[in-house]
Amino acid sequence: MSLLPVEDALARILQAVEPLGVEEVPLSHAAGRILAEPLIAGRDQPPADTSAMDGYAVRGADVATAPATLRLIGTAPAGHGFDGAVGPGEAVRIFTGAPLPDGADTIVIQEDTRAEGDTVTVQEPASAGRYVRRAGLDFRTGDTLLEAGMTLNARRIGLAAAMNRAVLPVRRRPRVAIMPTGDELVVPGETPRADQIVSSNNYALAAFVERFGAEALDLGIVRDDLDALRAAIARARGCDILVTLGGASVGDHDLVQQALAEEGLDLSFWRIAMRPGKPLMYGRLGNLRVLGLPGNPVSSLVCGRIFLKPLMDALLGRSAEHDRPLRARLGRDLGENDRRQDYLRATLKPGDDGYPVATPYDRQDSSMLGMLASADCLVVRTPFASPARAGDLVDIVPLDF
Ligand SMILES: Nc1nc2c(c(=O)[nH]1)N[C@H]1C(S)=C(S)[C@@H](COP(=O)(O)OP(=O)(O)OC[C@H]3O[C@@H](n4cnc5c(N)ncnc54)[C@H](O)[C@@H]3O)O[C@H]1N2
Ligand code: MOO
Ligand SMILES: [Mg+2]
Repeated sequence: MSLLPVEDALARILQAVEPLGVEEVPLSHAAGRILAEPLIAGRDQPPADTSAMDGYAVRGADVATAPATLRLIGTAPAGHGFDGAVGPGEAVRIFTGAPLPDGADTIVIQEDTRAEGDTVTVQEPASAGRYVRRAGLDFRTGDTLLEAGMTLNARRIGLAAAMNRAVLPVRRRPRVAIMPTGDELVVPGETPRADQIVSSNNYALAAFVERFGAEALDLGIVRDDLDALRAAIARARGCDILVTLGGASVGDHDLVQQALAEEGLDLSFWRIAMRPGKPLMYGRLGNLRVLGLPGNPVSSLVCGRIFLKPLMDALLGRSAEHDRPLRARLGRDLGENDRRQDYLRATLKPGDDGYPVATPYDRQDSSMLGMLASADCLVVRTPFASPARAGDLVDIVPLDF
């Protein structure tokens, strides 16, 4: 039986994916969303020359030498600019954030002065232009400050607010229906019989989907029964992606693909050269993209990371700004690999030459969620890789979810 290589599977999934539509969100709901258009400054920041300190606005020529006694002609707190102009021998009391009065070009900090009645004596010489923030220091009208495809985070939301943008254009979040399947499954909190399993995959995948900026719709446990599966598939219509969990292999009770076929699935591929994740399936039901993940909990999540995340990213128009390839040094020897690309659960420790050290666990069974939860990364082993030695450089995928 031939198995599709991982890269080919990913290419087929990502073929002709266009970003979803644009919607507007207020700043308070923008965290984690993907910017749909570049944000261009429509103003200068700061809008005028402003004082960076509490002190006195003066003419630089008057304070080149000290002491210098100047006449106080007014006050400029932040938000209240001084209307007049500072002439030779004059000073305005000023506070951090206030606009620089006309005529003044320098701020003397108050620690370097002594005020007496309507005069102030500058006790230390100051260089012209000191402690003045020039208009446009931060950004200027017409500057492109944020690019389409960027993920909005605290820093970027702050910048957008400073640009005077109350609402931001973002991509609609993909709606991802999650369909756990299996006669053996019970929801967490029940008392399972000895032949039952607590369903974990749907909760893991829902958290995963939300973590990467999409919206999860858990369809609830579906029995290994064609009618039940078809009814659940029908409930996913209107979503962007349907992720089925389990029932993907060749067993008599693995009926997911048959149910999808009866609903009209246009199958793209089934079975890939990957471990974990061999029985992965992908196809389309009209506009609904259907990703069939294997039921083993580690397989579901690892395949989610390798295939579902890039698909969600493409629908979100997310730029690859943080997706640089990561490498580490192997913490132990590995034998040669077979025809499946392997994703080994591994711990990461700091190394002594700039690369971290990734040490794969001895056991790699795709049912072992405990190990996945404590791992830091996946070590990628290409098909038919020759034996590797401790210290060799390997590609890793961070487990940041
Ligand atoms: N004869 C063959 N058997 C199997 C093959 C094969 O090539 N030939 N492939 C194996 C591989 S690899 C995988 S992976 C699994 C995939 O199985 P399915 O996708 O059909 O998944 P199930 O049979 O439904 O379940 C597998 C396993 O996972 C547990 N499971 C399922 N759903 C959940 C859930 N929501 N939460 C927690 N655990 C879940 C289930 O109880 C099973 O233990 O097939 C191999 N077999
Ligand atoms: O590919 Mo399965 O995912 O080995 O366990
Ligand atoms: Mg099965």
